[in-house]
Amino acid sequence: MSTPLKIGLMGLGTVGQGVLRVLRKNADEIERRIGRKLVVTHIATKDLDRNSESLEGITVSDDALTCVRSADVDVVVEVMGGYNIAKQVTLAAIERGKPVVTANKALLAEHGNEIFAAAAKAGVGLGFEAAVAGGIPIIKAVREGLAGNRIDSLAGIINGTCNYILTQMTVKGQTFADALSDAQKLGYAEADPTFDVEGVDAAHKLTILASIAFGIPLSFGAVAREGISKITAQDIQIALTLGYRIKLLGIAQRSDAGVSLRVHPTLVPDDQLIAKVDGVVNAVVVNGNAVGQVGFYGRGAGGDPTASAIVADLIDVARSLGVPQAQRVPVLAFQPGAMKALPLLAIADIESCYYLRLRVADEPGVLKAITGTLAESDISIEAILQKEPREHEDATVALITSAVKESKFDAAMQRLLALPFVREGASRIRVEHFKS
Ligand SMILES: NC(=O)c1ccc[n+]([C@@H]2O[C@H](COP(=O)([O-])OP(=O)(O)OC[C@H]3O[C@@H](n4cnc5c(N)ncnc54)[C@H](O)[C@@H]3O)[C@@H](O)[C@H]2O)c1
Ligand SMILES: N[C@@H](CCO)C(=O)O
Ligand code: NA
Repeated sequence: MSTPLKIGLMGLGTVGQGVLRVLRKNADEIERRIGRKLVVTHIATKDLDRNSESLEGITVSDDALTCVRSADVDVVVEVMGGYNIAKQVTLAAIERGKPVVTANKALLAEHGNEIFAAAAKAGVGLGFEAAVAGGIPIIKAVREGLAGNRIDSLAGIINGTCNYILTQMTVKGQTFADALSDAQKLGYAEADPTFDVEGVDAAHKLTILASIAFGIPLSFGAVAREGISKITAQDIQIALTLGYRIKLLGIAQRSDAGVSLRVHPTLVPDDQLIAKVDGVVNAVVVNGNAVGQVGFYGRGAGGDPTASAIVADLIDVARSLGVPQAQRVPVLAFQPGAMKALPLLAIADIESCYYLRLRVADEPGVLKAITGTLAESDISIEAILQKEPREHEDATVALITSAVKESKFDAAMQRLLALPFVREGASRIRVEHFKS
C-alpha cells in the first residue's frame, strides 16, 4: 500500500470543516478509489474557536505560508477565501510543485490568468470544482463529459445565497434582510455578502465557466452584472401573477460575433425547470452542438456539498501525480497554447424580453400613454397588468415586452419615466425563456 497523501488545509471555516468531515466519513471509499489514504497533516486558521471537528494529530497554526512550505504537505487545499494571502499561498504551493485544490472563485476569476499560467509553467495540477456551483460537478462535466461538443451557451442559477433569498421571499414571504441573515447563518454567503447579492460571486463563477466552455481567457471585467438587492416583494408577487419566478441567472453565449457574459435577475416562466429550482440549490443548463441541452442540478453552497467537490479534486490530484502534464486533462479544458480571446460583446446589444413595473398616478389615459410610447419605439407588449390603487395611492402598471435590444428598451424606458404621471420607483427585469 502506498504512503498517505499529505494535505495542508488552508482555512477551517464552513468549507474547511466540511473537508475534514467528508475525508473522515468517506475514508474507506476514498482509499478504495485511489489506493492510498488522504490525510490532513496541517491546518491554517485564524479563528480556531469556530471549529467543531477533532484536530487530533494535526499541526494547527495561523500561518498559512509556513504550512504550505512544510515538507509534511504534498497538496494544498485553499479554503480561506480572499485575494492577498490566498494568492500568495497558491503561488507558493505551485512554486514548490505542490498541487492546489481551491474553492476560491474570486481569486481565480480575477487573478486566474496569472495563476493558471504559473501552474502550467510548473506542470502543477490545480483543481477548482468547488469554486463553481458547489457540489455540482459542473467543471468536470463541461471540461470532460462535454468535450466532444462546441459549447454554444450555458446559463443557470450559480449563487446559492441569492436563490435561497429569492425562494424565502417568494415562498415564505420573508424579508430580504431576514433571508440574507439566515443564509449567512447557514454558511452559504461569502465573507462579504454584497458579493452574493450584487451578483459579483455569480460573475466570478460565470467567468470560470465561460473560460472552460469556450476556451477563452478568464474575462471577469467583461461580465455585465446586476444583483438582487433591488428586487422587491411586489415584483416577486407580480411576476407570480404573470406566471413567472424571479431568479438570479448567469448567462454565457457564443455567436459568430463573439461572447456575451451577464449576470442579472431574470423572470423565468414558472413551467420551466429552472424556475422550480429553489433554496440553496444551483442549476446549470449547457447547450452543446452535438448533445443538445444538458442540465445539472444540486446543492451550490454549504460545507459538505462544497467539500464533496474538493475531495473529488483531491482524488483526481492523487491519481495524476507523476503523470506528465501533456498526458493530463488540461486544467482549463483546452490546451494552454490553444486558448483564444474572442470579441466580448456589450450588453447594450443583447436582445431579451423585459418586465417593467411602473408606479403611476391614478388618472385616465395612463395605460394608453404607456402602450403608445412603447409602440412608438416599436416595442410590442406580450402581457400587461394594472393594479387598482388603494384610496389616495398611486396605481401600478406591470408589463412584459417582446424581445428588444437593451439599448432600445432603455431609451423607451427613459421616455416613459419622463411622462408626467409616472412616479419614481420603476423596476425593469429581463425575461428569459429556456428552449429545450
Ligand atoms: N461557504 C460555501 O458554501 C462556499 C462554497 C463554495 C466556495 N466557497 C469558497 O470557499 C472559501 C472559504 O469559504 P468559507 O465559507 O469556508 O469561509 P469561512 O469564512 O467560513 O472560513 C474561512 C477560513 O479561513 C481562515 N482564514 C482566513 N484568512 C486566513 C489567513 N490569512 N490565514 C489563515 N487562515 C485564514 C479563517 O480563519 C476560516 O477558518 C471562499 O473562497 C469561498 O468563496 C464557499
Ligand atoms: N456564496 C456562495 C457560496 C458557493 O460558491 C453561494 O451562495 O453560492
Ligand atoms: Na462544482
